[in-house]
Amino acid sequence: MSDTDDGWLFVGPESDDYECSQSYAPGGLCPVKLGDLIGPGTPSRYRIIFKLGFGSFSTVWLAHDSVESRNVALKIVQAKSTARSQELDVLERLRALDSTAGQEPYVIQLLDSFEHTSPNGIHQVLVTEPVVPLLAPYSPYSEFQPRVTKDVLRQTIEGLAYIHSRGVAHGDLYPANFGIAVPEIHRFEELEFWHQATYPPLRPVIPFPPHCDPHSYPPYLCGKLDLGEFLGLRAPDIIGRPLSVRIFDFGGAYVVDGSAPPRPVAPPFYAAPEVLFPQVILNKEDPLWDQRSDIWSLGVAFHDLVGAGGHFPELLFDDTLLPHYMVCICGEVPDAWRDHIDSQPSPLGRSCLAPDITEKFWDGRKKLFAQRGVEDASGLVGLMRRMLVLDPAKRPSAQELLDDPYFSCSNGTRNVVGNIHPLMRLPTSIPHGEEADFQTNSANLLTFGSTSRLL
Ligand SMILES: Nc1ncnc2c1ncn2[C@@H]1O[C@H](COP(=O)(O)OP(=O)(O)OP(=O)(O)O)[C@@H](O)[C@H]1O
Repeated sequence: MSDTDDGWLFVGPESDDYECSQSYAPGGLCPVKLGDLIGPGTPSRYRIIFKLGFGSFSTVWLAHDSVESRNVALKIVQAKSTARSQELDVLERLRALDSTAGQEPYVIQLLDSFEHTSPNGIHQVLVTEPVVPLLAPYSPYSEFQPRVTKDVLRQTIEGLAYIHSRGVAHGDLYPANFGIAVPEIHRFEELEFWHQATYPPLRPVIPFPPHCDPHSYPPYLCGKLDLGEFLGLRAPDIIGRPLSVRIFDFGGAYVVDGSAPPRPVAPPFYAAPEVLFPQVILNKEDPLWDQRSDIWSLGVAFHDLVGAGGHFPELLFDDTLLPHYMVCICGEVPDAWRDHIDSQPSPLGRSCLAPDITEKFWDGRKKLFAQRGVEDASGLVGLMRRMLVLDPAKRPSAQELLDDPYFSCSNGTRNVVGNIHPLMRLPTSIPHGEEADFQTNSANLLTFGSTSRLL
């Protein structure tokens, strides 16, 4: 199957695995081929093995570090974002130089950084440990399904407390930016990753416009390596071992030092009210935000992390309705919001300020968490209610949250890799294609497919 898009030819099926080929232009992404050597030294220190992912500003590659004989992740930032990116400064601040007295920081660690010049410009390259996303799309072929327990939630708060203690606000805390440390990755050699690929992941790029500089784009786009699937199959001893969280993607983070914060990048569902309302309702692009905004985002992300789907209804396509939901779950309305709330029809079917609406909402959540097998559902609701407060000044700090009663007792459930939550368990026959996608995601879809399940 082939398709054209503004004069570019793509060969292969539609897929989210590939970055947009038009991002390969002056100022844009760095053209990379498998086997390329980049970085300092002669020969260059890092050899590209496979693509791990891509974001709005970068591509991320698994590479072999020939100096330390280990496998690393290289985040190669697009040229036009390199000059203004604060990510390197932030990651340097978050380096745990003294290993914080033997404790893990639960934050991705910077191993190296350098600049790389391509025909598209100068690219910042950040070298970190490779991680597997905590909520990786679960592969039906792999046993690598991390069990998210109270302990994992605690690690995320400890990580956030560490970030905040270094004067940094993350600004993009949503489920995709939580990962798991996988030191097992160092055992494998380049060819073993290649042998794992069950389909040809390379897609030729053929530009039609005659003005395209052939050096600006790679000869092909590379599909993503599913590290969770790879490790589940190739390192079965990983299953059942303790799990250690890594917060990553500091591309939207900044050092809170009194200067204006960068433009917030958190997806609207996870954005704190002080970000969402000015951005979505007042059309102000640069609202003020800081560490307290992270507390809100993490509270929302907990909902996904415990396997209960999104906190707000998935089918809510209109972000301007989010303030009504925020008022409903918090049981209060800020003065500055009142005109908006009063003038818009409530998406909840009744006033978002109805007297019993907040308690009913949280009772529903308690039942939902209990159904999903979440440990101490009432305790988790209590913790989330402390985090989801409209006024940022009234939110507890991450450090204070560590003393929450939710963390004082545990039923002993261990946070391990590969202990599949019963509701996440996939059918024994292996589904393919669209069927596989539907079944993989069905837990979330069924839970939050309609507004009526919210209350
Ligand atoms: N250390 C890592 N190990 C494994 N995969 C990674 C790592 N860092 C990033 N990735 C993958 O690459 C993707 C893009 O990375 P990241 O989110 O940091 O980029 P970004 O350009 O800042 O994107 P955005 O802000 O749009 O999310 C991630 O979603 C993840 O799948």
